[in-house]
Amino acid sequence: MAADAATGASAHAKINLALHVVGKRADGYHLLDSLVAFADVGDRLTLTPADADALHLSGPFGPGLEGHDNIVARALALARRVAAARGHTIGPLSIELEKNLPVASGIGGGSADAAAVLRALMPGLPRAAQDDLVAAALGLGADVPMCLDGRALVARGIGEMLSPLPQFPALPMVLANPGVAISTPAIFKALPTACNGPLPEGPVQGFDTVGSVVSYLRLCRNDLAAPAISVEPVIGACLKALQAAGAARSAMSGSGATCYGVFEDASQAQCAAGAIAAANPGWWVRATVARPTHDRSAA
Ligand SMILES: C[C@](O)(CO)[C@H](O)COP(=O)(O)OP(=O)(O)OC[C@H]1O[C@@H](n2ccc(N)nc2=O)[C@H](O)[C@@H]1O
Ligand SMILES: Nc1ncnc2c1ncn2[C@@H]1O[C@H](COP(=O)(O)OP(=O)(O)OP(=O)(O)O)[C@@H](O)[C@H]1O
Repeated sequence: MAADAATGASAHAKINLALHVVGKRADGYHLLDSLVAFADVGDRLTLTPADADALHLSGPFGPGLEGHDNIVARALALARRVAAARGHTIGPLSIELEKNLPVASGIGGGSADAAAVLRALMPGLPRAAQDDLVAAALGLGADVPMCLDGRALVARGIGEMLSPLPQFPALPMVLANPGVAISTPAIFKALPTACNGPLPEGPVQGFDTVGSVVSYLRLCRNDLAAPAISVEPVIGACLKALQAAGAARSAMSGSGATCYGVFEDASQAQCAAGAIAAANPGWWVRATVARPTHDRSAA
C-alpha cells in the first residue's frame, strides 16, 4: 500500500455451496471437500497509515465485536512478522472495519476480513514476502486461504488445498441468517462421523450456467447441517423459507446458521429476499450474486 494514502479492501462473504466432511486428522481438524463461491456482499476495510495501530469498528455488526480479540489485528501482526523476516517493515496502521456480515454465521466473515488485510498489504511487500504470507495465511484459520484466493473453487484438506474453477456463472442467490450465532468447533464436535462421501465428480471446466450449478448441487450435501439444526432448529425454518420462496436449490453454508438459496435470475432473488425478510423480522436477509469466473480458455 502507498506510504501515506488510505487503501480500501473488500471482504466478500464465503459461501460453502456444498460441504462434505471426508475424514479427520490426528490433531482433530476435519478433512473437507467443499465447493465454495464468494458473494458480492461483505465487509469493507480501510487501512490508513497512522502514528499508532488502531482498529475502528463500524457497520451494523461492529458493536458486537467491541472488546473482543479481532482477527484483523492478528492478520496485521502476522503480516508484520512475515515481512520483518524478509527485512521489510510495515508501519503503524489505523484500520476501519465496516462489519456488514453477521458474526459466527458460517460465511467466513472474520476469515474474509483477515484475507482482506493481507491482500491490501501484499502489493507493498517484496515478492518473497508475498509468497510467505500466502503460505502463512492458514495459521489464521482454515477458511483464510480460500478467502485470500476469492474465486469460485473446490477446497480440500482442512481448507488449504485450493482448485479454482476455470469458469463459474454469476449465481443469483439469497442469503438468510435467522440471527443465531454458531460455534464452528461445537458443530464439528457434534458430527456423528467424519467419514462421509466426497463431492461427486464435476465438470473439469467448472460450470457455465446457473442450471448446471443447480443440477450439480442437487447431488451434494452439507454434512454440518444436521448437527447445526439439532443445536439450532430455526436453521431448518430458514431452509424451508428459502424453498417456499422459490429457490432452485437451498442449503446451509459452513457450520451455519446462514443458509443460501439459488434463484434463476436476480429479480427472483430480490423478490424472494423481500418476502423472507417481511415474514421474518430480525433475520438478516440479502439478495446477492456469487462472483463469476470467466472461462480464460474461451478468450
Ligand atoms: C466450516 C468451514 O467454515 C468450512 O469452510 C471451515 O472448515 C471452518 O473454518 P474456520 O472457521 O476458519 O476454522 P478455524 O478457525 O481454523 O477452526 C475452528 C475450529 O473448527 C474446527 N475445524 C475447523 C476446520 C476444519 N477443517 N476442521 C475442523 O475441525 C476445529 O475444531 C477448529 O479448532
Ligand atoms: N473481524 C471479525 N469478524 C467476525 N468475527 C470475528 C472477527 N474477529 C474475531 N472474530 C471472532 O471469530 C469468531 C467466528 O466469527 P466468523 O464471523 O468469522 O465466523 P463464521 O462466519 O462462522 O466463520 P467460518 O464460516 O469461517 O466458520 C466469532 O466468535 C468472533 O467473535
